[in-house]
Amino acid sequence: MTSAEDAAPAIVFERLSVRRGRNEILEDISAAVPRGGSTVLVGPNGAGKTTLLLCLIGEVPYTGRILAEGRDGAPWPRLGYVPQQLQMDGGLPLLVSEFLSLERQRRPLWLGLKAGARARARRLLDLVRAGHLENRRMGDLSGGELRRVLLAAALGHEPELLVLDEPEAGVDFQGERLFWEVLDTARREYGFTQLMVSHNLPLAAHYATHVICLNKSVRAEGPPRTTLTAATLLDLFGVPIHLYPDQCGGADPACPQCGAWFGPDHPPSDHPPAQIPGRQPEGLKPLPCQGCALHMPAALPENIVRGKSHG
Ligand SMILES: Nc1ncnc2c1ncn2[C@@H]1O[C@H](COP(=O)(O)OP(=O)(O)OP(=O)(O)O)[C@@H](O)[C@H]1O
Repeated sequence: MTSAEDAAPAIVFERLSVRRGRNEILEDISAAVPRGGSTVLVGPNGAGKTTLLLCLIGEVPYTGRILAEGRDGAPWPRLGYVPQQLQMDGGLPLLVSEFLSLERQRRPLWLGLKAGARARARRLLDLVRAGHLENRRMGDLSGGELRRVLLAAALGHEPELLVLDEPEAGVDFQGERLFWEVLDTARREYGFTQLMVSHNLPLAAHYATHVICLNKSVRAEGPPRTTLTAATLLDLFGVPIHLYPDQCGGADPACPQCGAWFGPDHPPSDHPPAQIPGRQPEGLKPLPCQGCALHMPAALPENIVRGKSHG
């Protein structure tokens, strides 16, 4: 068990169901979101992940209960929300710093931002390593830049619970990796609880402290290493996915995902032996890891971490 697993729950879903007409979207969901942890919600398209988040933020009616701290009457955590999409008029003449100050600015924006508001916006942008975006127009931002700004806006609420719906979708791999890194650093620094939907299984395996596997009902829940197993992922997605090479065995003959043991006909002879822990099934040869959660490089290059990758 990780320390996040040991933590008291920030949120508990208790026998939650959602029905739209004849369509049962979520069935009898019981799951916990550990306080201070990074919980990632994974599952195929249409599994009900967004719907569960919308229940949590009060946008979709449900039966069952959602309990703060897992008990009746506990105070509801201050919420930050990063949506899956934000429809924005590309021609809107609104600067990033102004967008981040909208809620607090009482005087008209055309009079300019007060020094305090500008400093706050800069602080928030620095937090998501996007200080260089301060004077850019919202409508000019790339998808990855916009998502960083939305994260800055959510962090501006000083959330106790930060809810994110595929915030890194459509961002290139480096940008996505950076997004998770920024989020992880902010969570550790400010101690909020994070609940995020993501389709990036290797990054979820790398950064999550807790995982909920969802496909209408909860299929598995727990720390990523014991939850994102090949068997669970096969059940969820209908295809074999191996995130942890040492969990692949002779029963899983071909795993291009992590370079697990291949059948005798498959491995090209010029591959060097793999550094994969675990037992090598008799008659099968190892292949090197081709990029799994465990083999992800530990650090991002400095220029990317500092937010210079987008010019
Ligand atoms: N307002 C609605 N009325 C009827 N059905 C809906 C409504 N909203 C969502 N659904 C259905 O509920 C199911 C779950 O949708 P949801 O958006 O929660 O899935 P998801 O897991 O977030 O999917 P994705 O990974 O594609 O974003 C889908 O089949 C969807 O069509």
